[in-house]
Amino acid sequence: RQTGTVETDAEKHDVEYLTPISIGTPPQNLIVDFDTGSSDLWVFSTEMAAKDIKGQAVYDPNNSSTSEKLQGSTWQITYGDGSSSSGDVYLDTVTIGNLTVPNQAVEAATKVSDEFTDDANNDGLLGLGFSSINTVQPTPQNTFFDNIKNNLDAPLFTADLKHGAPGSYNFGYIDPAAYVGNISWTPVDSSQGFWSFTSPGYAVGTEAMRNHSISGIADTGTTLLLLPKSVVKAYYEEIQGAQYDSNQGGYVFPCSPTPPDFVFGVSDGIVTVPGDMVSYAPVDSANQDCFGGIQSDTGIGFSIFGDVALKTSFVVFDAGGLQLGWGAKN
Ligand SMILES: O=C(NNC1=NCCC1)c1ccc(Br)cc1
Repeated sequence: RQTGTVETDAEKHDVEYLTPISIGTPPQNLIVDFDTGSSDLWVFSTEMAAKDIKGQAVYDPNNSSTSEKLQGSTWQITYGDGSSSSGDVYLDTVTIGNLTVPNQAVEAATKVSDEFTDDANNDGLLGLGFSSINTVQPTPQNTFFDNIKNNLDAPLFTADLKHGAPGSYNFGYIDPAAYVGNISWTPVDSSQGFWSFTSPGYAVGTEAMRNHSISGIADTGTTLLLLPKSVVKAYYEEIQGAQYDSNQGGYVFPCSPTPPDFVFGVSDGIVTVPGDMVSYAPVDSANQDCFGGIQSDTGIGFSIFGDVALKTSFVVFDAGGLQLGWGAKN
């Protein structure tokens, strides 16, 4: 971000994290949401109806000398928040930083739901989940990471998301300058296509850790930290005036004083979500109530360690060791 530009409300509350990529020849530059909770690389495209495009950059396969249509292939995806998109598929060159995959499946959207049309800043998604849940039919395609991981020094990537500031994704190496102390490692179960792990327990504020396993996924594409109802209830019981607000669809509480920290275990270590990151966003300019960054995972089947949890740490997604590493940020 250049100095002097105004921070948008979305940026103020870390709603999503967007990263530049290049597609095709000559390179077409788009800015997309890197999403460890899904495994499709799809982009706004010239194949969409004009009414569904509101400010986004689009991929034009006809303007790329290296694009090749994957005849007969289609895709359709629906995300956990109900948003969705669909389209057809091209193979083309994709570059992220100094890394290039020559024949990456680029899923060109023909249709997107309103959530995507109304998000002018986001030109698509780049899935960093496991390729087993890629939605391309009849033949599922590999993610960018799967296509490049054997050419990296190590088959891993790291996410260093920040609060109200640009973060970084690195591929193939762990930057020792990005974290302090030891990284806590925990095994990943990739059988559902996600970066799933089980936290052994949690604590509210300075209380003792409670032995309560929490199984969930590390999902950069989900904004909040979605946990079991019992855990969420125990957390908000510690905040004066906190209550479930059906209008807002979640727990709301007075923005001040700062709520207690939320701590969860990762193997032998702990991750602390500072209280000031839990008061996610004011519900309206009038009263001083805040929508909580910790909400219930009811109906999903497991918990989601979204950006509210991930931005506290330097996180290593290690496909070689099938493990997640959580380090304290430098
Ligand atoms: O959709 C998911 N993650 N990514 C994104 N959300 C919104 C746009 C991108 C998601 C993944 C797994 C589970 Br379980 C719940 C939600």
